[in-house]
Amino acid sequence: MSGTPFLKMNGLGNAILVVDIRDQGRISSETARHLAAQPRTAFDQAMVIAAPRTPGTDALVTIYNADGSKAGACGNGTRCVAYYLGRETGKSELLLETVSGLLAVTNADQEMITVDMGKPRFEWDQIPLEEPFADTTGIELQVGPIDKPALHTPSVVNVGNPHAVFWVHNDPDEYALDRFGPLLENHPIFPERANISVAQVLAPDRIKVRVWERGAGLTLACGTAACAVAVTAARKGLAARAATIVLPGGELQISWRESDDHILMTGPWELEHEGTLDAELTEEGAA
Ligand SMILES: N[C@H](CCC[C@H](N)C(=O)O)C(=O)O
Repeated sequence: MSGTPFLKMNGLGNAILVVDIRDQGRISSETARHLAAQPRTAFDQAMVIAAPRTPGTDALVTIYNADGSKAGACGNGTRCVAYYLGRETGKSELLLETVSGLLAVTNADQEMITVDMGKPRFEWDQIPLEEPFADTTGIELQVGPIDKPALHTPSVVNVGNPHAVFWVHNDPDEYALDRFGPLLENHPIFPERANISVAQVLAPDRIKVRVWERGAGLTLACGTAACAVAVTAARKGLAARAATIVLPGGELQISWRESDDHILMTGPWELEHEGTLDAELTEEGAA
């Protein structure tokens, strides 16, 4: 087969393009932006699979947002990569490497895949924030009128990428995230920008979330945001360490393991179509 293999997939409606460049091909930020704009390959995130760099790992994965920027982690995309490599190798356990570290996958051959997303980081300079905050369970930040802020005092965390979680009592659907999202994503307090969530605790083990993603905008689901919401809720005492996160595209199970502080994310994947990138990767295509 010639050309660079790709799979158009989604995780709970979060549009994922898996691209396999182990044999040939190369994806730059410009190419990623170009692919995101083509109907056949449109994505929120592209997961680019290269040959393993570290012994014992199965692949090196580079993650692009639709705007061509790189991301350190993508939960929904990781399950899609796991499906593809599990299908190829028949292995149910995989170890994937990203710029943010190693991700252990279990049940790669199943309909529900579990990814060990590693440990959350809560220090202000790990998020990162522009200035020191001792307490990152709620930082000084708000949008809306000063006397009645619509969204304020978010919890912040890095789960391989930066997240801010705004807690609300009303339905997250009532908030104009399309308007506030871009302002908050690009707020100077976040030198590397941030993914922005609005979260409503429905029960101690169930939280409803909408997400404005850094570099991609409103998406139907975001796996790392689900992790960010679950751990910050547990840290604030709003929820248990295991919770169902309800996103517009469906549900993810998140469990923050006590023994080693790791976050486990379990959810589905869906394959839409697959093929090879030919025209898309020619110089004209990528221009
Ligand atoms: N959709 C993703 C997150 C993509 C990362 C991203 N938007 C960023 O950190 O720049 C997920 O399922 O976790």
